[in-house]
Amino acid sequence: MTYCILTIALDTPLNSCFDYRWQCAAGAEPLAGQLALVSFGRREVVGLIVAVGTQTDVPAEKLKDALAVRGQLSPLSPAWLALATFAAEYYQRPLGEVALPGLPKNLRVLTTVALDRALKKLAKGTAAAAGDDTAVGTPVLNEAQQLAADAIGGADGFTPILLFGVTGSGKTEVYLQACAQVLARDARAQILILVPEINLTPQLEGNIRARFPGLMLATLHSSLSEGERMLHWLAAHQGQARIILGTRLSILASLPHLRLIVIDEEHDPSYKQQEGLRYSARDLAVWRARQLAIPIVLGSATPSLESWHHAGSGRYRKLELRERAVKDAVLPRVKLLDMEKDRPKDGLTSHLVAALRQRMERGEQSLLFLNRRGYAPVICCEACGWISECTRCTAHMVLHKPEHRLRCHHCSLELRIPRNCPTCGNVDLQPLGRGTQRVEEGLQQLFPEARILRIDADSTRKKGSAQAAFDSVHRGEVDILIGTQMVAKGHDFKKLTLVGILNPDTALFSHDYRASERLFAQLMQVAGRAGRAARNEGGSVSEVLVQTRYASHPLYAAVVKHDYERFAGGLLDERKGAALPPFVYQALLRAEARELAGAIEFLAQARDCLAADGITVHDPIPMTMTRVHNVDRAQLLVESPSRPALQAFLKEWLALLREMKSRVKWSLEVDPLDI
Ligand SMILES: Nc1ncnc2c1ncn2[C@@H]1O[C@H](COP(=O)(O)OP(=O)(O)OP(=O)(O)O)[C@@H](O)[C@H]1O
Ligand SMILES: [Zn+2]
Repeated sequence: MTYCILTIALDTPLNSCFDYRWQCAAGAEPLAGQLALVSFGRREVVGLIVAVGTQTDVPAEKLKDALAVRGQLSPLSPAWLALATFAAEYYQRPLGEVALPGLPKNLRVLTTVALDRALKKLAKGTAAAAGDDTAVGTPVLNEAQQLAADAIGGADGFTPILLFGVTGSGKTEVYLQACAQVLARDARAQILILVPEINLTPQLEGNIRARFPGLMLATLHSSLSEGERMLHWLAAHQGQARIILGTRLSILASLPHLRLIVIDEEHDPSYKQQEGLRYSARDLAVWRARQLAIPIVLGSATPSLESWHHAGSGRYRKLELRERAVKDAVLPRVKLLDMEKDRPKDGLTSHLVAALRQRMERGEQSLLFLNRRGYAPVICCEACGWISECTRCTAHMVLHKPEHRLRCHHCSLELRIPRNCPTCGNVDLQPLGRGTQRVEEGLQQLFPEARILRIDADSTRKKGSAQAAFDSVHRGEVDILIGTQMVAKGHDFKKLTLVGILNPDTALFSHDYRASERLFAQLMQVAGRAGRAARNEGGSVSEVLVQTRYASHPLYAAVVKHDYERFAGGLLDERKGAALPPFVYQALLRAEARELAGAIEFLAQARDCLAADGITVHDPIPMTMTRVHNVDRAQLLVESPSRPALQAFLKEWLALLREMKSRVKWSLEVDPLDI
C-alpha cells in the first residue's frame, strides 16, 4: 500500500482545487480525469481529479483522505480537461465551476447506483439512444451543395468553414452528406452537431436517424430527464454514440473520438449562455476544433459579424450556397407595408389581411411573426394615466388575458387583473399595444373559419407541446400560424407561402449596437420560412410582408433585396470606424445591490484599482433595466484592441476585485452580447 496526493477540482467559488490523500496499491493510482468522492466542509461532494502526485503543501494533520474513486467510469481525456481549463481561464472562472456542472447530475451524487445502472444498460447495447429505423434515400446534391459537402467531408486538420447558404439552400443535407463521408472514413469517428434551440432537435434528429439507421445517436439538451441525460452523456463519453446532437450545453460533452463539429445557425444569440459561466458555445467549439486539429462548420444564411469578418480575412474558409435547394423554390418576394399610409386595424394592415385571405382561399399556410408574447405589454388607466408597472422591476406587467393575469416577464411576479384603477378607481382599464395573444384574438374574429395556432413560450409550457404544435403545422392542420422567435428559425415549413412581420420597428432605435445585426438576421430568418417547397404549376412566388412606419430605413431596403453581404459589409465598416467588436474585445463587469449607489460605488472602485496600457476601463453606468426583483444593477465596460492584453488584465483585475471582499454581488462576462 502506498499514498498518493489527488488534486481535486470542486464546484466551489474562488480556489476550486484541493488536495486529498488516497491510499492504494502501488501502480494502481487513480488517473487525472477520474471522479472522486471527498468530504468538503460538512458535506460530501464529487470532484474531478485534475492531477495525481506525491507532494502537497497541506500540513499532514489537515490533509483528508478521499472517500472513494469512481473507478467504473473511464477518465475524462486530457483533451477534455484542457477544454475545461481553457474555458475556466478564458471566462475567468474557477475550474471546478466549469468542469463539474458540465457533467450529468447523476455523476455528481453520493451513490453510484444511477451510474452503474446506466453502464449496464449501455453494455447490453439496449440504450434508448440506438437508432433502428430503416434508411431513406439520399437526395442528389446540387453542384454547390456537393462542393460544400466534399470540402467539409474531405477537410484535414483544423479547418474552420463558414457555410454561407441562403435560407432553404439545403445546408442540413450538406451536413448529413459530409457526416457520412467522415463516418465512412473512420470507424470510430464522432460528430458533434449543435442547434440553437431545443425545438429544432426533433426535426434534425429525425433526419439523422433516417439517414444513419443503426448508428447510435445521443442528444443532449436541457429537457432530458436526469436518467436520459446520464445515458446519452455516457454513450458519448464511451465513444458508442457516433453523432451527438445538442444545444449549447453539449459543447462540454466528453467526446473521445471527435472528428467534426457542425454549428447550425451559428449567428444565433442562444449559443451564448446568459447566466453563470457566460460562455459562447460557438467560440468554444472553434477552440475545441483547433485543439483537436479537426474541421468545424459554421452554417448560416446570416452569419455573425465575427464569423463574416473571419471569412473576409481568410481565417475561415467560405463556402456558398446561393440558391434554394428544392427545384423551382425561390426566395420570397419581400414587400414593405407602410403603416402611415395603410393604417392597421387590430394590428393588421388591409394589405396583409387581403394576403392572408388569399392564402386561405388557395389552401396555403401563413405565418405571422411578432416577437412579443402575452396579450398586451401593459394596461393603463385613461383617466389618471396609471400604468401596470412591476413593483420589483423597471418593467411593465404584461397582460395575459387567457390566464386572467398580469405578469412580469423578468421576475415572474403574477397578479390578478385589477377590476379598477389602483390610483383613481376608474373601472375602464385599457390594454396598450399588442402581443401574440391579442393578434390571435383579432385573427379569430377576422377569420372565424380559419385554423389558427399560436406558438410562443406561453402556449408551449407543457413538455412535448411545442413538438406537437410544430407537427400539426407540418401536417397542414394549421392555416395561420402566429408566433414569436420560436417559429422564426430553422423550421422547414413546406406549405407556407406568406410571412407577415408585425411591429419590428422598435429594434431600429435600440441603444444596443448589436440590435440592427440581430434584427436583420431575425427578419431574414423568418422571411426564409416562406416558399421552401416547389411552386405549383403557374404558382406565384411566396411573399413576405413587413409592416413598418419606417419604410425608407436602409435595414429594410437590405431585407427587401435579401442582401446580407452588403448589409454586413456596411455594419463592419461602421464597427471598424467606431472601434466596436469584432475590432475590439470587451468584458463587462456587472454589480447588483439593494441600492443603485452601492453597485455604482463598487464599480467605481473597480475602475480605479488597476490601469494598464492598451486597456480602456469605462465609467460605471446603471443597466438599461436597472431594477430586477428588487435588486439594482449597474455595469462597467472594459475594452482592448488586443485579446491577450485584455485576458492578462482581467486575470490581475479579478484577483484585486476578490481581495476587495465587497458585499456587492458582482460577476464578469467576457465577450458580452448585450451591453
Ligand atoms: N439536393 C436537394 N434536392 C432536393 N431537395 C433538397 C436538396 N437539398 C435539400 N433539399 C430540401 O430543401 C429544403 C431546405 O433544406 P434545409 O432545411 O436544409 O435548408 P437550410 O439551408 O438549413 O435553411 P435554413 O437556413 O432556412 O434553415 C428541405 O426540405 C430539404 O429536404
Ligand atoms: Zn418584475
